[in-house]
Amino acid sequence: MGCRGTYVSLEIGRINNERKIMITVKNLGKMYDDFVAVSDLNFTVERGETLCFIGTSGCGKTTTLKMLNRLIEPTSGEILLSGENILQQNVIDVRREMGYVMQRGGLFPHWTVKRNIALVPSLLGWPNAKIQQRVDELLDLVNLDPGEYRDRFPAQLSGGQRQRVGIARAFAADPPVILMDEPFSALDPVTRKQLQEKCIELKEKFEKTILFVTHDLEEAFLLADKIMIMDKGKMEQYDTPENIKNSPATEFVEKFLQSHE
Ligand SMILES: Nc1ncnc2c1ncn2[C@@H]1O[C@H](COP(=O)(O)OP(=O)(O)OP(=O)(O)O)[C@@H](O)[C@H]1O
Repeated sequence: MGCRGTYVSLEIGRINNERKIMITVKNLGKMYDDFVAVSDLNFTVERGETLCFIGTSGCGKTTTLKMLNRLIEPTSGEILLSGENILQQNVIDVRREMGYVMQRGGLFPHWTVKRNIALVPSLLGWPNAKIQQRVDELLDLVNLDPGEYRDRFPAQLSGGQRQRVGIARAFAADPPVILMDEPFSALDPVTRKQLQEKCIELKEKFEKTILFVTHDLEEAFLLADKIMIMDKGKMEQYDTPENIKNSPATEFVEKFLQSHE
């Protein structure tokens, strides 16, 4: 292959690679007055990957997740979603691209299941019939019988059912990215396992890019394609579960793994 052929194939490789990258974070930081909550994060996430953030309490996991959909505004750095800088976009447009699952579901208590799930489609002005159809489809997807559950209020659901509704709500308008902040932490081990499996099933079926905060290393190893281990607002290691297990990058990571054995 001549020089030009090599150049063209390298260029095609670069473009294909860029297409695969869903999120690029550059020098991201958050300060509260003098306190550094998150400092100088740099990473990329490919389309369809699951990234788990894990680390000591207060290390900046939730702050990082919330900066990604601008629930918290960064003090420095850039966040690119499919190559576009989200800090220069309308916040509503950014949130439309990223479903968000909170701890304990985060459902509006005075809204029915149906209205909770329909939140984003309603904001987007979908016709009523399409919303009703989507709500039922999503309830089916998370294994809740629509006839039985769509008109209930969150207080009439178990913790696991509330989380299922929270997941359905995040998927409602079919966003490419789903952010999850310790979504299963308050659940019993059996329900937790069921929802972890559901999460894997949905991710594979719909090719979602998922960013996930957890305290549970076992959960991170189960769900993640990449794990970011953080301490005091900084990234200690960002790698595949395999590489983290076999080659801890820092003394902190080594101790962190040992403390979870
Ligand atoms: N509004 C705020 N003002 C000042 N400091 C804050 C604020 N929000 C968070 N912090 C601090 O920033 C740091 C990171 O918080 P963050 O919630 O991101 O931690 P985390 O890793 O998610 O912790 P946990 O695992 O305990 O939930 C903490 O030390 C926290 O006290």
